[in-house]
Amino acid sequence: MSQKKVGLVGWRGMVGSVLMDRMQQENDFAAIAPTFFTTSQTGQPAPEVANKPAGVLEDAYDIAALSQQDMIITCQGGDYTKAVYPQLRDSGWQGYWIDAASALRMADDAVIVLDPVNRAEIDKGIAGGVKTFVGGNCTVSLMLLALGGLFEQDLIDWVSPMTYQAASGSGAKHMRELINQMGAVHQQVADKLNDPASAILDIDRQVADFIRSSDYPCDEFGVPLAGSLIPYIDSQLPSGQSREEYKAQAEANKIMGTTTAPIPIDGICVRVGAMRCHSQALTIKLKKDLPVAEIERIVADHNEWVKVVPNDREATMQQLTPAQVTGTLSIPVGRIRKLSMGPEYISAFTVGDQLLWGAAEPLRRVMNILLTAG
Ligand SMILES: NC(=O)C1=CN([C@@H]2O[C@H](COP(=O)(O)OP(=O)(O)OC[C@H]3O[C@@H](n4cnc5c(N)ncnc54)[C@H](OP(=O)(O)O)[C@@H]3O)[C@@H](O)[C@H]2O)C=CC1
Ligand SMILES: N[C@@H](CC(=O)OP(=O)(O)O)C(=O)O
Repeated sequence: MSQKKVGLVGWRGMVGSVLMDRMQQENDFAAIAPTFFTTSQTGQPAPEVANKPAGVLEDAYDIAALSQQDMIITCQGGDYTKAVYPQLRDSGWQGYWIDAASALRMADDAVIVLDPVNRAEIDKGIAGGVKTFVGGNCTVSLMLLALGGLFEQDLIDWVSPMTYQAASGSGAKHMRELINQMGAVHQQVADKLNDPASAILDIDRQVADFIRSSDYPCDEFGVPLAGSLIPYIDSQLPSGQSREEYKAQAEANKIMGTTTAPIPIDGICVRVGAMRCHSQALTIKLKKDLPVAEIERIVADHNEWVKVVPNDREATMQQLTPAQVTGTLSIPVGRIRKLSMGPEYISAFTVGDQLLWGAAEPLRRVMNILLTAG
């Protein structure tokens, strides 16, 4: 039987590169006939994968070339999706479209994919003829993987996630800028730092002056991140929420198939100086009073990536940090304890790599699900 033709768009960007790495690690390319597309390098050599003839890059705006594909996976971004997807569907193309961008997520004919949480929704979509599968927002996917057991058993009344989101969520240039900011701050006071006799308040004043000055490099973020934080992510909405905050409830309930009686999920999203792991402090109101040990068991049993970290200082400091989780598929959840508001109120803290489970991993997994669905 001939292999399915899969077109890859956006494969050399940051999300796309993480996707390519994972597909190579898992030998996904052995099962498909890939074609690589580009918006800027048509005709240049395509990457060689799984010892297949590489060929050349095709034009990602060529509707006829895209139409040859059984499936298209794009990490190119929302502008590309908005420009190409309607033309491709209008041309009569019936293939599967798998997308990292948010543009189509809330469309009625699209399923948001996170198969450890919503395999049943994905299967229902495939059986019902859905052809468009979109990865969820990173904070939403990471929260659902962390709390999947509690959601699955309908134990959650509401959740308030307060996020600590990494620079990578804004893109590659922002990650570079964060590092430049760190270096620039250090450079300002390097001499004084090397002098044990220098006064810390002098150092602090000099750092603060620099962070507020026009010499501080912040063209991408617009305001300082290193040495500061930014309590607003994405655009402003009339509700008072940022768009990132709006996505929590809207996308999570769509993913779980609970839109008719949505679970309230709302909090404040904050950009911090981490590189590529998003963290979230969660306040959860349970529907009933459960012992912490049982909550931990339910959380831990949900999927193979979630890992309960005991609410213990040393374990938390060693295991529940972006530094520890970065570059892995692990979803640690810790700081689970009862809050003083009452026995149904619990806290939790979770960390996840926003480029892996937050972006690339759900895409390659749904590709494989669709390949086996025929
Ligand atoms: N960053 C994130 O956290 C997340 C992003 N997404 C979605 O994915 C989209 C893409 O994000 P991201 O991967 O961060 O975007 P990038 O800016 O890293 O890549 C986007 C495209 O830029 C082009 N490009 C131009 N110059 C270069 C270069 N020097 N190196 C690599 N690529 C280059 C490539 O297209 P070409 O080869 O055609 O020139 C590439 O596919 C976003 O717009 C968003 O919709 C989704 C979830 C998370
Ligand atoms: N907005 C996310 C990253 C992202 O790309 O989200 P979305 O896929 O929902 O646009 C962040 O800044 O951390």
